[in-house]
Amino acid sequence: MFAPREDWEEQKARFAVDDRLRLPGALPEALAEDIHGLLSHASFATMLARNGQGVALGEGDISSMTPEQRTQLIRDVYKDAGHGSGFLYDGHQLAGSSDPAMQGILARINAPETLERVRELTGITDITHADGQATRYRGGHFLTRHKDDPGGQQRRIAYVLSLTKNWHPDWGGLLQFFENDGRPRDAWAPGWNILSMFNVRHIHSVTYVTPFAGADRLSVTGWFRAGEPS
Ligand SMILES: O=C(O)CCC(=O)C(=O)O
Ligand SMILES: [Fe+2]
Repeated sequence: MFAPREDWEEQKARFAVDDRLRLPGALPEALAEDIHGLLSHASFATMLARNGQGVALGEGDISSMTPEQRTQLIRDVYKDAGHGSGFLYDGHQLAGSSDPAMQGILARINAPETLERVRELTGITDITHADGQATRYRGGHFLTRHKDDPGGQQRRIAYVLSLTKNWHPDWGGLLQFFENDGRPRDAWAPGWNILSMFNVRHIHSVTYVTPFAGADRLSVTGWFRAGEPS
């Protein structure tokens, strides 16, 4: 999956500093364009947290709601988010997608040479596979501060393949990192063909995408994991 490059040793050293790496020019340009094309035309469900529960709502689910139900839904999402736990974005799970081309993206990420490169880069030798979903953040979308290490899933490295052209940082949607005590650290803006990878111990969020965002924030995101695919 990766574009050929000469600087893998340097990237490995950069990852080792803080178990994080932002890799520009990650994919061959034509592949990045292909995946971008798929994401631009894909169908998405609305992923949200309501009363502490993750929910995926299809287009039909939302259009069959009354305006009052929709208002209540957003109120519920904001209630959780206001307490520091919530999300709202468009997602499309790649595994089991009804679109074989979307499944094909996951197959590329799971190509043996890609996984070998990630093991080499991160020094995490027990990575066996990756899961993945396409995500689209539009105005009003967000993902509050969290860590990606629920028990039992053997997640090792979180990845975000950012496929967003001409993003203005004022539009939000920043991948924001935090100290363990909640103080904000640095933030990585969406960009074109950039693969962000970080150890799941890092606390992070996706900041609120402003109503005046002039583009969709498109990514393929998931985790490199150990163990058997589930
Ligand atoms: O889209 C991103 O930048 C990060 C997504 C994320 O943190 C997650 O899905 O857990
Ligand atoms: Fe995350």
